[in-house]
Amino acid sequence: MSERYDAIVIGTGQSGPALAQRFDREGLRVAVIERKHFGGTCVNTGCIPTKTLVASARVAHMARRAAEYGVDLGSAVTVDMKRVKARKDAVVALSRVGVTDWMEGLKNGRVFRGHARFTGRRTVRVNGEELAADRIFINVGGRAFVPDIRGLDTVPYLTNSTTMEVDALPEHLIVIGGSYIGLEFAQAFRRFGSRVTVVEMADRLIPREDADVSEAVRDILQAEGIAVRTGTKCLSVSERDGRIALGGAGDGGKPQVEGSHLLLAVGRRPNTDDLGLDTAGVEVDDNGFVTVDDQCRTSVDGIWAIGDVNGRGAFTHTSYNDHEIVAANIFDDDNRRISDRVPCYGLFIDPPLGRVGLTEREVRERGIKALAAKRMMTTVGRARERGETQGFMKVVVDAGTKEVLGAAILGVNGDEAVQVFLTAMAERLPATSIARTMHIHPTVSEYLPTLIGDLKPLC
Ligand SMILES: Cc1cc2nc3c(=O)[nH]c(=O)nc-3n(C[C@H](O)[C@H](O)[C@H](O)COP(=O)(O)OP(=O)(O)OC[C@H]3O[C@@H](n4cnc5c(N)ncnc54)[C@H](O)[C@@H]3O)c2cc1C
Ligand SMILES: NC(=O)c1ccc[n+]([C@@H]2O[C@H](COP(=O)([O-])OP(=O)(O)OC[C@H]3O[C@@H](n4cnc5c(N)ncnc54)[C@H](O)[C@@H]3O)[C@@H](O)[C@H]2O)c1
Repeated sequence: MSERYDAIVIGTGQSGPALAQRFDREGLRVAVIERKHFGGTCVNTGCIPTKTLVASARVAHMARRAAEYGVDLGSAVTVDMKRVKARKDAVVALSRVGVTDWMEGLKNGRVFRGHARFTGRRTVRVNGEELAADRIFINVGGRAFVPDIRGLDTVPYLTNSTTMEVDALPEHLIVIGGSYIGLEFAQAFRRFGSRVTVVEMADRLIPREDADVSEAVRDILQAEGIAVRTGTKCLSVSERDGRIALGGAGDGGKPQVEGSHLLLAVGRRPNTDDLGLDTAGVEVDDNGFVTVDDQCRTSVDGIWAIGDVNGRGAFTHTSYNDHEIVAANIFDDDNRRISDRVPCYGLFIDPPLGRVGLTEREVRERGIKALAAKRMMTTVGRARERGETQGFMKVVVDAGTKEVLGAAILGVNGDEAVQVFLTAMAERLPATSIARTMHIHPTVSEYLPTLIGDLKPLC
């Protein structure tokens, strides 16, 4: 006999808990199932711990630069990785306990700690118990992708999850993958004191971005002593005298890289292979992501997929937004959709990259008649005061409607300042609405009206 609920939430990532709370507030019975740590990737092995490490790394970096600001520290800067990890663990614990208490405190909820698996279209088994509900939400997220590289089973390697357990400084960290995960870790470990080499198979770092963004990011990282090998696909790894050696193709046949530690940062895979989705009849795509419509509904009526698992976003904010879309449609008679959202994200190297909307390349590829402007951070007062003038800001605007199509700010506070564009984009306001708005001095955002004033046809 199965136990009946109004809703079952599988996984406590960045959308499941908020949706469970909404059911609870509506006075409906909800079962919440989590097989590992409450809060999922973001809280335990993703955003929060990486940004905590990035914060420690920034302190080390700025301490080394202290004399430039007229501050004497008296001795060489050293980093105690055990204390760095302890600080990270404490910050993670706050959030993990917060989510756990939140779910356990639901008035109409029951928490199950175990692996959930579908046994039918309306039923799920966990710890030998069968639960039934007419509404089931899949928020199972993903895990690090481990590629089929020759010899990988013969050497130790790190992923974003196991890197969280590192409490001693790697002598030489090799990072495979020069995108979000790879670059955030690469810079943090370099600042902690490791030698770092990034190996990226594309011809430039963060290949989704515009070439000028990739180039500037490479300059920032190389200036800190990070070795960058682009156009180099890692094809094999092997152990050589207790060290890890990479065999690659590309980069003009340069010698192989050899290091003490290896970090895989080559993308993520959805946690759908052990969920019994075929039993329920839920369709997945070729990469295992659950296929959903514009409102997160799967191919089976009464089953939704929210967060990274639906392949429609890979960020904490896209996962949270999925919950808002689903809740609005179920409870509020509000027809919210995935396609309503303006794409946005940050790359949290230091200085960070903030990105909204289309890249310049995408605008060109779509043949949109556009205006563009670019301003170097060396001209921004806030950046000069802080002695952090790397990077630039740029914006692309539709030549006809003057709506903002996309923007990038690589530079100090770029992750915050770029969000000035978001509301204008969501509300389809012309860029002149930003240009005519008074901004606070001295900030990075106050330069956005000047940037917009510089718009010229995109050739
Ligand atoms: C290193 C790293 C850094 C990141 N930094 C950022 C960042 O700065 N900003 C940003 O926006 N995004 C970042 N992300 C991405 C972000 O972490 C994810 O997009 C976000 O966590 C959304 O995940 P989710 O809601 O889909 O599920 P997840 O957070 O992945 O949670 C899924 C949960 O489901 C559980 N689960 C899985 N299968 C089952 C099952 N069968 N039964 C029961 N429970 C199950 C898992 O244990 C897990 O707790 C980062 C990711 C990584 C890896
Ligand atoms: N700041 C953030 O918001 C943030 C931070 C970290 C992670 N994330 C999320 O995590 C997801 C995964 O990030 P990621 O950086 O692991 O994946 P990714 O897909 O963004 O990048 C993987 C990189 O590895 C390269 N690569 C793949 N195989 C290779 C090989 N054999 N040799 C050399 N290079 C190889 C690819 O060309 C690519 O540039 C992202 O999609 C993102 O949504 C977000």
